[in-house]
Amino acid sequence: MTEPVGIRVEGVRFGYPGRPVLRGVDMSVEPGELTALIGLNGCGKSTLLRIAAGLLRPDEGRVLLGGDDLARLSRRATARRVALLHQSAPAVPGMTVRQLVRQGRYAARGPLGMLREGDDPVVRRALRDVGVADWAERDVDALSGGERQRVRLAMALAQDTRVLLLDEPTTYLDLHHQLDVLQTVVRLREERGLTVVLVLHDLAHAARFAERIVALRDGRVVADGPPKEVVTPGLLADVLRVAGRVGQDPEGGWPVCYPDHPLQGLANDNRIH
Ligand SMILES: Nc1ncnc2c1ncn2[C@@H]1O[C@H](COP(=O)(O)OP(=O)(O)OP(=O)(O)O)[C@@H](O)[C@H]1O
Repeated sequence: MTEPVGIRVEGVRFGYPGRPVLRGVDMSVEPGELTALIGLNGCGKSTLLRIAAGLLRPDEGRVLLGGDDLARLSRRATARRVALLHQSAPAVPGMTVRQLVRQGRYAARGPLGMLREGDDPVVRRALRDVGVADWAERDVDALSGGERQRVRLAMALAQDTRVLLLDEPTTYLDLHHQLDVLQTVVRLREERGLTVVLVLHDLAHAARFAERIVALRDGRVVADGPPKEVVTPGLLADVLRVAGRVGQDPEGGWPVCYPDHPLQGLANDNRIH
């Protein structure tokens, strides 16, 4: 197993035209840590992951992967270090699951765009990791939303990077497969020394599976720490705009939330400019 790699986000500011999103984000993820990123819709979680994956350049600040400044790395060098599962992975009509997952190997391609020897085992392993090997020859178009989501995860794993950024990896999944995917991520993190950041809307999952929770609001990090310290009624109110109680799982010890009702005033509070 290779040494895990840490991520440092330093003073990152970013906006889309007319829409400031990140207003000075500092976040440090230790090598091998599993961090959950939480916050309201539109607060900038996906944008932050895209910046950490090198797909967007920050207007200010920088991202370091294992000490390397992303701004100094080529597209291919970045793709060898960090993989992003995002919500809109491309699928060409008629593409099979195996073909889509092979797209995750693009960072390893040689100068002529050919897959190098040894790539297929990585693709096969990625298909197995998320339990989709039996569908390898199926058309991606013919998969359900949840099935496609697992294939997207396999595609990210096929990139075979030490840093994995997962944007809502449990979207579309039934409860069985949500837990299955999260446990798979935990297992792979341990087995392969991965550093993982995942965006989760389900605070129960974040509290149970993550070692660390980072909460975004108004374009800044407003809470950062282990679930037991961070998950409080104040976090529910201030970050997720719900009133609720927080207890503790009697067996696992992790925080358990009992959300009650949405708090008013979201439209104003979520407006950051
Ligand atoms: N390509 C884009 N062009 C312009 N604005 C964008 C673009 N992508 C996102 N935005 C805006 O930037 C803000 C942050 O979006 P982002 O997708 O990062 O939020 P998020 O926290 O991931 O939201 P969600 O929980 O809904 O997925 C939103 O207001 C969104 O409308």
